[in-house]
Amino acid sequence: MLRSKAFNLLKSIHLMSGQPKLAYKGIHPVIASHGHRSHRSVGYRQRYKTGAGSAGGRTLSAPQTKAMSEKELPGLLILDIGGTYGVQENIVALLKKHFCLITMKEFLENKKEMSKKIQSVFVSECRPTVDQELLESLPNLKVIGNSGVGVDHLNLKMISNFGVKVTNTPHAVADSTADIGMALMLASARRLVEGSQIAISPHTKYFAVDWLGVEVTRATLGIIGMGRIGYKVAQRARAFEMKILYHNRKQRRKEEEQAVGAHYCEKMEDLLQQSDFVMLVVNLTPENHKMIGKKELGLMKPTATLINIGRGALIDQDALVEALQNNVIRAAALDVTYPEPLPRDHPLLKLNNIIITPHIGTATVQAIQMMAEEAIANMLAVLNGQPIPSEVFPK
Ligand SMILES: O=CC(=O)O
Repeated sequence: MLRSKAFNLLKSIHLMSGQPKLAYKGIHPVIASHGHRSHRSVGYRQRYKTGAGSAGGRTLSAPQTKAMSEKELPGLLILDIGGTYGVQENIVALLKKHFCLITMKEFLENKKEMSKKIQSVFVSECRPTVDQELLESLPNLKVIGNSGVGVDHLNLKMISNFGVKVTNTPHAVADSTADIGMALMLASARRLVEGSQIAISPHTKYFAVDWLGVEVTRATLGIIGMGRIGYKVAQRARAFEMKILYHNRKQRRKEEEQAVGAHYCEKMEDLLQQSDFVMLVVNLTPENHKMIGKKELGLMKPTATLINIGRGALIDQDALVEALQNNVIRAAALDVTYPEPLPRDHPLLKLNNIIITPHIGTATVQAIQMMAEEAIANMLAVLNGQPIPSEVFPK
């Protein structure tokens, strides 16, 4: 999934004078003037490397945006603005520079007219999805721009049967998601949430804990999924002098291995048996659904911690409840569950050897901005008939 030098492709994105500026390393923004106003398009010249080394680069040429008034801009359907599933205001402003935005409410109120205009749909990760009914009512739809890397909420085969492309944002999410993996590992190891509760409790008279944490430094980290995010985790883990093991189901990553001093475990079982921390960093597919179940948990050390920053359904949650209740493993730290949120009476919520965060891997000011930029670049590339930076294909 992840390649090393290409990891550095997307470096930073800034808004200058209210105009988006792509400032990724290796992606040069193309500024298109649009009559009375200067409009910065998400055109770019991007050099892709196919591996951690320098070999295999290819150059993609920039999609150009023609001068257009707001109404002439391609129609983009967004689910909503603000609220739980909505797009944030600053991202709305960014999208508006390139698209004529149509909210779901506007679409439903005036389906006949709006359906002809809509050429793209902007989808936030794991939010209510694009179904057959919607696809049938959008005859001019060309692309679904997913803001996020995981596309398990989209039926890729069905979408492709409508001749619609799907894109995602693997570069933009990598740092923030790797950070949340490290944050969960450290928080669980040092029992930060419990510690915080003691520190802020009105009943606390003096500071003393009757438990101890474990150290991350020099421990063994097993990364399941050495892709773009997994590699970023490994880079961070190096700074903690961790021994890094990894398992990829399909492909060994020799260059990344060497770059971070990681050891490849051909069998996931070996990684599970040896690791102090096991981190799941894979996309959800039909093949890896519940890949960590009773048997796998049983292989882990009783002192080990399971961290999940992929998708909730990678873990058999009933088996995890049992393992945590019976101290088969030390603890779990999950940024993702199935479903999200868990029902309030779910047994996982009653345990004290678990940390659960509400799927906040990419919930940073920077990541949200970069994801929107990457999604815009993808969608414009499709609409302009240019090479698409990050297209996702049905298996
Ligand atoms: O969950 C986050 C993503 O899919 O990018």
